[in-house]
Amino acid sequence: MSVSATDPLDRERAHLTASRAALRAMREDVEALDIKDVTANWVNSLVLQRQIDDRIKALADLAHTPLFFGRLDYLPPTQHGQRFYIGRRHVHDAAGDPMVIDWRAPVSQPFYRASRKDPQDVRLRRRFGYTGGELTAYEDEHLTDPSEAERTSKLLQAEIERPRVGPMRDIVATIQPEQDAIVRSGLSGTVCVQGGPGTGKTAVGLHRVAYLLYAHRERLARTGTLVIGPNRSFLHYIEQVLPALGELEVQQATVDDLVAHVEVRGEDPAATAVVKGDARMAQVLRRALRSHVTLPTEPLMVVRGSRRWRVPAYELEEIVRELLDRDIRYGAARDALPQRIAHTVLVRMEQAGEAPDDRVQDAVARNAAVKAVVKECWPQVDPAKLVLRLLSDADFLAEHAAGILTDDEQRLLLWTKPPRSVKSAKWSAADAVLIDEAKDLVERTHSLGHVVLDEAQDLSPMQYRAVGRRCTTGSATVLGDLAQGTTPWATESWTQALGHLGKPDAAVEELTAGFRVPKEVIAYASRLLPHMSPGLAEVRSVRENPGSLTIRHSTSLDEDVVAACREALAREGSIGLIAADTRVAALAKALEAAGLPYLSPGEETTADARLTLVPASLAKGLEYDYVVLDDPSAVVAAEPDERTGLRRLYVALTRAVSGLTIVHDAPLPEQLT
Ligand SMILES: Nc1ncnc2c1ncn2[C@@H]1O[C@H](COP(=O)(O)OP(=O)(O)OP(=O)(O)O)[C@@H](O)[C@H]1O
Repeated sequence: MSVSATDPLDRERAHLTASRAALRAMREDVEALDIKDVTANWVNSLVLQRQIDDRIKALADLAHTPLFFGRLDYLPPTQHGQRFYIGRRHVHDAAGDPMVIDWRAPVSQPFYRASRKDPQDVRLRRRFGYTGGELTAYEDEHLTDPSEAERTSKLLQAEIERPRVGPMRDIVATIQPEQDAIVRSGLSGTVCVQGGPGTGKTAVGLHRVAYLLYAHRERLARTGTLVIGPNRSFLHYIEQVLPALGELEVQQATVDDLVAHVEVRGEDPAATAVVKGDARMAQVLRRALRSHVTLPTEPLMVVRGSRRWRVPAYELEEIVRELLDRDIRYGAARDALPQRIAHTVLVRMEQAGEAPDDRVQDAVARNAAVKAVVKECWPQVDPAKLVLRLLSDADFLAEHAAGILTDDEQRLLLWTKPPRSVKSAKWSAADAVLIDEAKDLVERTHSLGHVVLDEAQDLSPMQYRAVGRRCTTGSATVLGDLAQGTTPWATESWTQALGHLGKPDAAVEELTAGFRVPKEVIAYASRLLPHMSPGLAEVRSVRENPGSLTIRHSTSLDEDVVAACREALAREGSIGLIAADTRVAALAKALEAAGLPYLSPGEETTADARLTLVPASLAKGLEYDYVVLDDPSAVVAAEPDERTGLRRLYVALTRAVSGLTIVHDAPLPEQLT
């Protein structure tokens, strides 16, 4: 290829080639590091070698991930009129001068935020288009040129319309200003994002983690970061995004994973789960736990050598009361009690003219008589056993739930056949959360530096508390859509949810532009909004592709659904066949009979396997180019109440990027017509 000095595209390509060479040189420098002389200690050298290996990995040049996607030319007075190429990572040349700037660096910010109204000292913003790793196009905005008209970016449109195959990908090249404001908000504050389907909440949450790791690398490396999603298949779908941004250390989990102290084998009826998930349960647990503390009634006698030291009961009582009044964990108070008692003994020794030191106090604290008092007054409590007793022993529950839970609520909690032991109990997911709460009452849960909580609307108050205690000293990004709440305990307001999370002062932001669902489809789905979440605004689709919405009445449902899948397979991209969970088995059979291979959610779509059979209960957070929706009324009917059913349907209707085909034999829910 001959490089002409005047063709801008050629010059940009030359910069790409030079940047790639610079990246290669950076990698070679690291590869050439010889650590033999740096450290003789083999543990240190292992650690160092691992860091070096990670660094080499991070410096890999991925053929299909463009090294830079944008360029900013500043006006002369700022940044010395410099030009910056914006990319996923920092690249510098041999002299240390930047070839590509990390998208998270402060000088990159105007790439996302500058506008004609507020050019932020930027003269030119250039976006690059790539085809299979080749730089093939660019698009300019002269932000300070009044004669240039505002127009929507074709590259942005192309990016949004690009067919979806495989797992979720990053959006660094096209983060929108209102999204960027959330991505770059500070580490100290918790942010809550309300946004309709496809407004980019998940994308924004993941990019915020990447941003925070860049801006506060050391602190977060120490304290840790965690992304919480609704289920395994969702986590699988999003797991590539952060590694693609160079961040390999972020943990992922479901709320169930966080509280997996017992094996969950049982399921609660909805009404029971609602009570178990209610924040009042925290009060019941606290009371029940503290009821194990009893006030001493006997004096303590400590024998040391030839001397006996007596502490009267009223003094022991005072110590116990004082610990009860202090707001410390049950276990911490239990650990402190022997030392407090020993201290009282020490004071007596001093009064008698002895000069005991710290070692004497420790010895007294370990004295059998002192231990006996502790065992008697402040016994060890096993959190799971505590919950087991509350759920099996009506009197114990009544004693601690009095004035907190009604009689009916207490009845809902009690097991009809109490299990014999923690091991044999058929614990439910909500029980595991109760045990987690009890565990935290005994011993403080470790707090991370930052937690992203996705699909947050579905959590119960007790689950919010479980997440909240994992970021007490850190912050959180809470993402959700109240209209997509499909649990019986789904939150009705973010203020309440944030209160339970322990972050009542968090800012609530709203995203309204939709990047997934075509206009016609979102308009159709939004017909449900007034019936299930009145007051929530319809998403404004930014997609120019009108998409397609097809509704077919069928007299032989399975056959017509299979036919619709076949039609979708004739096009490019992924296909999701979404159906009520109860319909999945029949449809699986129909697909097999028709010789159409299909995947389950969480299995990766590839160019050869593009059809996924999705139970409606797992559709949340996922997306497909084409969606075939089987019998909407069955999706509604599968839920315990109509509102939840309509919300489940709303989720299913909003998964499509390019087209939605609805096939039904039963009449459509009236709210849609
Ligand atoms: N700024 C953007 N540029 C390009 N694509 C974007 C942008 N923002 C979001 N998207 C894309 O839109 C789709 C929807 O994003 P995402 O899944 O984050 O939305 P969501 O709000 O979490 O949706 P849901 O409520 O359905 O879970 C994804 O494919 C995402 O990559």
